Amino acid sequence: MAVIEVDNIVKEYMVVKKEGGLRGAVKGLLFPERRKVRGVDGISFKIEPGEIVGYIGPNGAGKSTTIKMLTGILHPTSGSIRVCGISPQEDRKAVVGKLGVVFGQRTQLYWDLRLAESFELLRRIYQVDESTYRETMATLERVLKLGEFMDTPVRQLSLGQRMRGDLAAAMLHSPSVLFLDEPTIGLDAEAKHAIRDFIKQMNRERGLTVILTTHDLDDVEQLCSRLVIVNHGKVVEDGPIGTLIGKLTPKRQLVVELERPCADIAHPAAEVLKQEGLKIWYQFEKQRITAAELIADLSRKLPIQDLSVKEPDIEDAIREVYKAKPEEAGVVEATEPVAAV
Ligand SMILES: Nc1ncnc2c1ncn2[C@@H]1O[C@H](COP(=O)(O)OP(=O)(O)OP(=O)(O)O)[C@@H](O)[C@H]1O
Repeated sequence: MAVIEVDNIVKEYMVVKKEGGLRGAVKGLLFPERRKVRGVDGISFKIEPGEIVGYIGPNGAGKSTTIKMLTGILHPTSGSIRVCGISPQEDRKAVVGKLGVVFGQRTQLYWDLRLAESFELLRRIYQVDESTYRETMATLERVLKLGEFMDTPVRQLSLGQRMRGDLAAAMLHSPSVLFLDEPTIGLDAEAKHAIRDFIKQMNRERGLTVILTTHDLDDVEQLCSRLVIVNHGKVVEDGPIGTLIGKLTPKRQLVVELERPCADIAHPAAEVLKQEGLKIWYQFEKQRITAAELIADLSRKLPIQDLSVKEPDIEDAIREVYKAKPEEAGVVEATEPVAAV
C-alpha cells in the first residue's frame, strides 16, 4: 500500500485584487473585489514506503500548500488525501502521529529550554513511553552527535546544531514519513553533509519515507530517488531522478582564472560565455562532457590559477523548462491573500 496517496487535490484561496494609486487603494477598501485563485490545481501522486521524493518547483508553485494539506493544517477545496491510509482532514491527530515535520526556517524546539528538556517535553506531547524514548534518543544522539550540546539552551545553538536538534525532535515518535522543508538552508557544507547522512541512514535502516522540498540541487542529487516537479499548482513531471535531473540542469558553468593572458582559450565541447581580464566563464552540457574532463583538457593547455564549477539555479531551470502560458497558470498577480476557502 502507498504511504501517501494524493488524488486530484485542488486548493483555492480568496484574494483581493489590488489597484494602483490612492484611488485604487480607497476603492479596494470600500469595495474590495475578491476572486478565487488556485494555489494547487489538480495534483495527484502516490509515494511508496521507503521512497525519498523531491517535491520541487519555483516560488509560488504550490509546494507549501500541498505539504500543509498532507499534514492536515489546510483542507483541500476538492480531491482526497491519504497518509498511511488515513485522511488528514478526518483524523488529523492520527496522521500527525505518523509524520515528522522539519521546517528549515522554523523550529519546533522550545527557545528557552535546554535541548534535552525540549525533547522531554515533546516526548510527553507525543506520548512516547519512557523506555522507547530512551532507546530512540540513544540512536538519535549517536547518529546526530547531539551529546555535546544536549544541555545548551536552544536559543544558544548554532543553526547547524539547531537543525540536528529539529531532526531529532521530528523523529522522536518514530514516524513512518518525514516531511523536510528546506532542511539544509543556510547551513555550511559540513552541517549539510551531517543532515543528508542522517536522512540516508534513517531511510536505509528504518525504511523511513521522505518528502523533501528544497532549492538546493545537491540535496536533490544526493538524496532523492524520484522527483515530483510542480509549477503553477500542477505536476509537470514525476519520475526517477536520473532522467529528470539532466533535463532540468543540462548546462553548467566552469569559471577559470588564468595566471597570465592566453590567446587560445577555446574548447570544442564548451562555449566561452564571457571573459573579464584573466577570468573566463565556460558553459558546457553535462551530457557532452563532464566537469572533470573539461578541467583536465583545459589545464593541459592553459596556466590555470583557480577554478570553480557553478551549478545552475534549480528554480530558474524549472521555470525555463516548464514555461506555462499565462491562461494556464491559475495565478493572479497583484493580489492580497484574504482566506483559504
Ligand atoms: N493564504 C494564502 N492566500 C492567498 N493565496 C495564497 C495563500 N497561500 C498561498 N497562496 C498562493 O498559492 C500559490 C502557491 O503558494 P505556495 O506557498 O504553496 O507555493 P510554494 O511552492 O510553497 O512557494 P515557496 O517556494 O515560495 O514557498 C501562490 O500563488 C501563492 O501566492
